[in-house]
Amino acid sequence: MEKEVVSTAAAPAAIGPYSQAIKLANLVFTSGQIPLDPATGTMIAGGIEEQARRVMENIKAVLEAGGSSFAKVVKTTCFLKDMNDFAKFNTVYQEYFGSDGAPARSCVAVAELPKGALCEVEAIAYID
Ligand SMILES: C=C(N)C(=O)O
Repeated sequence: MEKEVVSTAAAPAAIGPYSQAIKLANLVFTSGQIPLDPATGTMIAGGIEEQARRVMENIKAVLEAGGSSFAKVVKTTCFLKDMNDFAKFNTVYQEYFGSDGAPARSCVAVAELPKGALCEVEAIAYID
């Protein structure tokens, strides 16, 4: 079995030694996305809602580059800088996944995220 690197200009370039995603068989494993503008590689302006939306758009672009989509996500991991942002983050997250049949998820607060981000999301999805 061969792994395949996923790379797209529609999502931010990696800021460290990782790939945007890796495909293995019919699965896509995305790296964590932070709210970087894909065009500039810089952090977007705004609070948790704007950042969450940018993160989800970045994840969408990586999934699509890997031949998958939000509809095929089975698991996400969400990292928040501040658990007080949980409700606002969930509101944006739900716009993308809905609540019926939403993927399995873990959501944790962490001490710090790269580039001072307020949130980061990674996903595992299938391809059919
Ligand atoms: C942004 C990342 N996914 C990282 O630094 O690993």
